[in-house]
Amino acid sequence: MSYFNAIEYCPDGKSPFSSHGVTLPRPFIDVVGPEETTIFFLMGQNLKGPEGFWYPYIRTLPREDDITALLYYEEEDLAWLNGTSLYQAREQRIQEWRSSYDNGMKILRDSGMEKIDDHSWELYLWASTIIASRGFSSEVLTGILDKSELPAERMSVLLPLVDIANHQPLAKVEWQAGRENIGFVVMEDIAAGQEIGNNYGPRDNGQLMLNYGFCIPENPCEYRSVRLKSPPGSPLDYAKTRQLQQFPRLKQGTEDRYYVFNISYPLSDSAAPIELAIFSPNLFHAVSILAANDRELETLEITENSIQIPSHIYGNSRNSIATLSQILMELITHAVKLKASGMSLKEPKNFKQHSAKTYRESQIMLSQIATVVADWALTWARNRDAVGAQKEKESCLDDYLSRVPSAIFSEKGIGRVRSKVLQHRSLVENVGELFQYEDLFTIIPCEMQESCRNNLHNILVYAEDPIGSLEIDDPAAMFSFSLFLCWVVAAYKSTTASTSRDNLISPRLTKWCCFLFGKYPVPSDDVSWELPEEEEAILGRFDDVLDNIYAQEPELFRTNFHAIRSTHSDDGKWWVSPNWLRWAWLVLGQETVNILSDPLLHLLEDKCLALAGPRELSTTCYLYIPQI
Ligand SMILES: C[S@@+](CC[C@H](N)C(=O)[O-])C[C@H]1O[C@@H](n2cnc3c(N)ncnc32)[C@H](O)[C@@H]1O
Repeated sequence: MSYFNAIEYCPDGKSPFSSHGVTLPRPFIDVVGPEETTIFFLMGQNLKGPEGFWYPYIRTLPREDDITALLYYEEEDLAWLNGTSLYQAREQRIQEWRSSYDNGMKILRDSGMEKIDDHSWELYLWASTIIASRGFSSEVLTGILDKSELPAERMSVLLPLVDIANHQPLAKVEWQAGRENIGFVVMEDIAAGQEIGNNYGPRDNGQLMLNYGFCIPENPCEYRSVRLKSPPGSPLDYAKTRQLQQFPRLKQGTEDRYYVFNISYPLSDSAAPIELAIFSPNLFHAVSILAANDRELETLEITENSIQIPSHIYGNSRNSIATLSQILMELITHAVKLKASGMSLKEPKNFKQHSAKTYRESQIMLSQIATVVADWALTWARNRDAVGAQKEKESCLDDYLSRVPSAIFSEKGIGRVRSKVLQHRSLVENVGELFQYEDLFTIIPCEMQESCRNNLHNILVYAEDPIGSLEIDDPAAMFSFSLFLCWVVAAYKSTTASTSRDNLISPRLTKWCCFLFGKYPVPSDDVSWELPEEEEAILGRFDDVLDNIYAQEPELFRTNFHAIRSTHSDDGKWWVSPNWLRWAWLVLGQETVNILSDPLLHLLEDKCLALAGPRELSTTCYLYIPQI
C-alpha cells in the first residue's frame, strides 16, 4: 500500500495500482505530497472496515492500546521522560503532526469530500504512527518501477507480513526489490529457535522511542544530540561567519548538529583519535574554539568542511586539554541532572515506563562512558612521571580504570572502554604538561630545584593569609604560579645574560620562555605597566604583600642566580617586580586550564541530588607547560 495506490498510478505497459475504493481529491494530493497522502489513504482504508481490500492486513496492525510510541504516553508514563530531551521531542512531534492534520483536513473540507468528520485526529495519529513504525522506503518498489518514477520526497510503502520482523541493531540483512517479490535475506547464521531480526538502520534509542515505542538496552547505535550556543560576537560565531564568507556555497542559518556517540558506535571513524570518534568532530572543534586562548585562536583553520584549532602546533595541546575539560563539565552536568530528575520515580508499571527507564539509563551511561574517556585523557595528560610508552600507558590506564567506582560501571563496560581507548590514538598525546604548584619543581634542573623551591615556598608561607582572602578563583594557585613564572623568566634572562652560559633552566623551559616572549609582549623596565582596574586591584595587593614580606625578610628573595644578573638595580626583589608580576598575570590568564576535580565521584547516586542544583562544580587550576 502506498501513494501509488492513492493516485492510481499507471506505469507504462503495466497494470495500474488500484485505490481499492478510497479516492482522495487531486488538489489535496498535490498540496500535501506523497507521505501525507499515504497517511490519509490508510485512514480511508481503515474506515472501510471489513469491506476494505486491505482489511486482513489492517486487522493485524496494533491498535491504540497496543501502541507504545511516545505520542501514546499518558500522564504517568510521561513522568518517566522528565529531564530527557524526549519530552521536548514528543511535544514538538505532536505540534507538527497536529498542524499537518489540520492542514490536510482543511483542504479536504474545502474540496467538498464526503464523511470528512470520520477522519478524526485519533485516527490520523494511529495511521501516522503505523507508517512511521512500519513503512519501508520507496526503494522497495524499484523492482517494478524505474527510479525516475519515484517521487523525490519521502514516500513510505506498507508491505503486509514483510513488516513483522523486529529490530535487532547491526543485524546483517539485505532487502531485495524484485518484480514478483520482496526478498529479505539474512546474511548470518541463525540457530533454530532464534528470532530472525530485521535491521531498521543505525537508530539511537531516542528515534526508537519516538517512532517505534521501544528501546534497546546497551544499544551500540546510541548517541545524544548536544546543544551548543555560539553567542553573537563569540569566537565561534566569528569563525562561522568567516567560513560563510569564504565559502558562500555553504547554507546560512543551517543549525549545526553536535553529538556524543556510544563508544561502540558502528559508524564512527575507527582511524580517528578517540575524542573524535566519541564526540562528533564538529562538536569537539566548536568547543575547542570556545575554549581557545588568544594565541590559539590565531591558528584557527577554516575550510569548507570544518573550522578548527589545529592540535599539532607547539603549545596547542593546551587547547585539546581545555576542550576536553569543558566537554567533561557538560557530560557530568548532563548525567547528574538526569539521575537527579529520576530519583523520585518508583518501579515502572508498564512497557512504556520500562522502555523510558531503559532510555534514561542508556543516556546516563552514554555520558558516563564519555566522561571516563575524557577524564582518562586528562589524567594521562597530567601524568608527569610517564614518558609516553605504550606499556606505561596501559598500566596507567588499568590503574585509572581500577579507580572507577563499580557503582557506575560493570566490568564488561570497563573492558569495552579499555579496549577502545587502546585501539584509538588520542588528541592528547603529550604527557606531563599540566602542573599544580607542588609539581612545578620537577621540571627545574636538579641543581636549581632546591633554590627555586626555597625562594617560592618561603614567600608563599608569609603570603598565605593575605593572598588567600582575595576574592578570585583559586588565589593561592594564581599567586604561586605568578611567582614561579617570574622566577623562571628571571633564571632564563640570567642565563642569556651570563657569560658562563650555564643553563639555569631546562631546554624545555627555555623554549617555553622564548615562546611566551613571542606571544606576550615583554614589559620594559622604564615604563610602569597598568592593567584594567579590576585586575589592578588584585595585582596591587600582590605588590603590597611582596613589599611587606621584603621589608621584613629581604633574604627570602635572594636567588642563587642573583650574582649573574647584569642590568638590574639593587632592588633585591627585582625578579618579582610589579611589571613582571603583571606580565605573569596576563600569561596565566591564557596559559592555565581549569579541570573538574574528581569527576567520577560526582556520578555516584548520593552525590547527584546535591549537585543537581545551581552549585558550581569545583575545579583545579593547572599551569600548562608544553613538552618540547
Ligand atoms: C515493523 S513493526 C515490527 C513488527 C512487530 N513485531 C509487530 O508485529 O507489530 C515495528 C514494531 O515492532 C516492535 N518492535 C520492533 N523491534 C522491537 C524490539 N527490538 N524490541 C521491542 N519491540 C520491537 C515495536 O512496537 C515497533 O513499533
